[in-house]
Amino acid sequence: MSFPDGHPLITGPKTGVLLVNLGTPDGYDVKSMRRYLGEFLSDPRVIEAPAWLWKPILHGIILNTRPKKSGKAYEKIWIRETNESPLRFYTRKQADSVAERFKESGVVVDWAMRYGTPSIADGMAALEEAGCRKILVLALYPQYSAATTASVHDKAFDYLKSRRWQPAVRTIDGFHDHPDYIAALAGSVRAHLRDKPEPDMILCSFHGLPRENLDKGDPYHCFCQKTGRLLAEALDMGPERFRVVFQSRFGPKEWLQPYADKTVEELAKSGTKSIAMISPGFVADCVETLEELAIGLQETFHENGGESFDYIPCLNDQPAMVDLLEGLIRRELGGWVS
Ligand SMILES: C=CC1=C(C)c2cc3[nH]c(cc4nc(cc5[nH]c(cc1n2)c(C)c5CCC(=O)O)C(CCC(=O)O)=C4C)c(C)c3C=C
Ligand SMILES: [Fe+2]
Ligand SMILES: [Fe+2]
Repeated sequence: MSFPDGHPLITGPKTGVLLVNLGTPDGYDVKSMRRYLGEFLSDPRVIEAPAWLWKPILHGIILNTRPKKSGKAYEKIWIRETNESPLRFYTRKQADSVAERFKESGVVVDWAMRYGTPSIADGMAALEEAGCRKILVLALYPQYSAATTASVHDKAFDYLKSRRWQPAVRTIDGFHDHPDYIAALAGSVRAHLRDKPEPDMILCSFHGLPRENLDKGDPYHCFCQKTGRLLAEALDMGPERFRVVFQSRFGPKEWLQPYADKTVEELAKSGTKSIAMISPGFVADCVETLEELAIGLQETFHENGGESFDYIPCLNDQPAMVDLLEGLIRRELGGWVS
């Protein structure tokens, strides 16, 4: 087909999928950490305080102290071979595996990060350049929250604001109770604990959120509880052996309770000898799971008298995770792709 000179490019009507996770620094040096944390913590979906109050705290205190401290945490879990964080490593692997499943149907699959690189705008632009006129944005958070899922969607729609000829866009608001997700988690727990003595307690740890977000109507807390309940049922475990906790508190305010660190300490002090920890809110291992749980809380448990601590990895690029993503995408592309 030929167009008159200067005519905008008219591309083929393909369908694209953009997998998006939270984001991660490009390096664990202070400069990269500051850039990443600066972008992350300037998002009003993450910090809901008024800008006049928050900006001086962020630029005057947090960005002068946290980059160094958090950089040390990232350094412990950095993947040297590919020089990237685990979150980026596993997100790319997930996208590659999902792309393989859609090769036949011509669906283009790419990935992006809400903060840092590759950006959502670059990911959307790449899909458009590949000829996609229909795009599914899949935020990789099983439990919807405004701080995560809505923020991804905001950013995708910000990109659309810059487009004269916008593609059609769909989003997906979570999958906290999807049967394949629960089955994948249960399978992962069973596989990890096979051939090991049964732990006294399984702690199911979700990233926290300020308590006031729940009071304002954010459903995240309820979705975490539901995932926890369904997983406990799938494992046939009662509350005496399975508990939901919340990790990664940030700032001085109250966050969702019970806190993971306090619970681990109390369990160890009151005689629990073995625990296994799973973190179903993260579909890919990251600093919050590998450093905070697998290293930090393991130390807390042992320091307080616990004996055996087992960290169960995230679903990452396990086949069950790829199956789950493929199924979600096929469902959400209904009417777009046969
Ligand atoms: C899975 C859901 C997540 C929710 C909900 C969430 C809320 C939330 N997070 C912060 C502050 C920080 N989070 C940080 C890291 C981080 N957070 C998530 C996911 C959720 N956050 C992930 C997957 C990661 C890891 C990224 C990686 O590169 O591995 C960090 C950075 C690390 C650190 O400095 O501790 C901060 C800061 C807030 C304030 C918040 C809710 C309002
Ligand atoms: Fe976070
Ligand atoms: Fe953390």
